[in-house]
Amino acid sequence: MMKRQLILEDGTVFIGEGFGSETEASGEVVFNTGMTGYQEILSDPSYCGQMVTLTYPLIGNYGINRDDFESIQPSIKALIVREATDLPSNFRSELTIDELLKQKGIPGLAGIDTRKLTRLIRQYGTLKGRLTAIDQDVAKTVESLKETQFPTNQVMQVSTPTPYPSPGRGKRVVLVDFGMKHGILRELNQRDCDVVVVPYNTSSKDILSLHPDGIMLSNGPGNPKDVPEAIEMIKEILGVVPMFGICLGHQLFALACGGDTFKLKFGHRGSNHPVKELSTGKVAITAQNHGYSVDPASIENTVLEITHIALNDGTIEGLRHKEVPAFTVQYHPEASPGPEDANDLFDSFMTMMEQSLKEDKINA
Ligand SMILES: NC(=O)CC[C@H](N)C(=O)O
Repeated sequence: MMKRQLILEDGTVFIGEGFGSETEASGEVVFNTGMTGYQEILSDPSYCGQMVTLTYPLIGNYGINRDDFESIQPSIKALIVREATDLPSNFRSELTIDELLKQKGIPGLAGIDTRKLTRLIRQYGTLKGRLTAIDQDVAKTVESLKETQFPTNQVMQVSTPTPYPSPGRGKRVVLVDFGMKHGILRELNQRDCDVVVVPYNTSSKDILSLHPDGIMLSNGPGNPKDVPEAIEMIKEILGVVPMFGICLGHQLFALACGGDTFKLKFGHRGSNHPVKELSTGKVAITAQNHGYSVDPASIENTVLEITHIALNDGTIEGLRHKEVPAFTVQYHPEASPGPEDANDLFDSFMTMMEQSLKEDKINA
């Protein structure tokens, strides 16, 4: 294996062994604390532009299989691990993690102290980094990293360029793809929804011309403020058709309703984040992956109500519109990877569509 280095903008250098592709990569370095689920994590489009380090020390144990991808083309910039195994053991395994990353052109770094890296990110906040050859000059790289402005068009990079159907016989749902995890589509299809997946910048007029029973706003990468066209679309659709949003979809919904978002110091990324539902006091263990959050002060004078909070840091995890059928969550009810405690939110969305159809009939 070839020695490679991870250089951070604060000048810290981690030297380890390269695996996967030998390309150079720069991005925001973030950590995920899940003990399993590396295949879903590396293929979650919300990580577009980011270099992900996993705190669980042994990665690749159960290999890579056909079924657990959350997108066709993974968009993480790099994967940073303590140890990447060459000897996976699982009946579903088809590839090693090294083979997958080589196939997809994604570089990996193994053999570094991922605990030290994670503690650094927790202390300083998310850092810019570059994974590069061992002979690259550190001082020059740090200087260039400090000046680097990463692109702000991640959603455009991962959203579908054209609409496509995922047919069913039930409710018609327009799923706006900001970098959708396959898990969301899987949940809707399981409920027999007749789904049309549309690009992130589809207008409200084009969405409504599909005669949807409900609109689903997907997860996605980057800052929600980088997608102003979606915020406008949401404003125009609110109250016309029931709406359910996840993660980036939740943040865009908050912005459309007059709220504000801010960047968290190091984000929430893992598979065991406790979330409390305020109306019942019930706690769900949830999968999370986000770097931004909705500012509680900003929603005080809006039509929104906080429905869920994170028990680790008290940040907002769920919102509901007080006047029209629309609710959103910051976490991932589709799991993939992680617990399915919050899976029933998809059933709540189904019920909301059902009720709205009944009311339409009564008012007709
Ligand atoms: N998973 C997501 O949709 C993430 C939303 C947003 N990109 C964030 O980091 O907060």
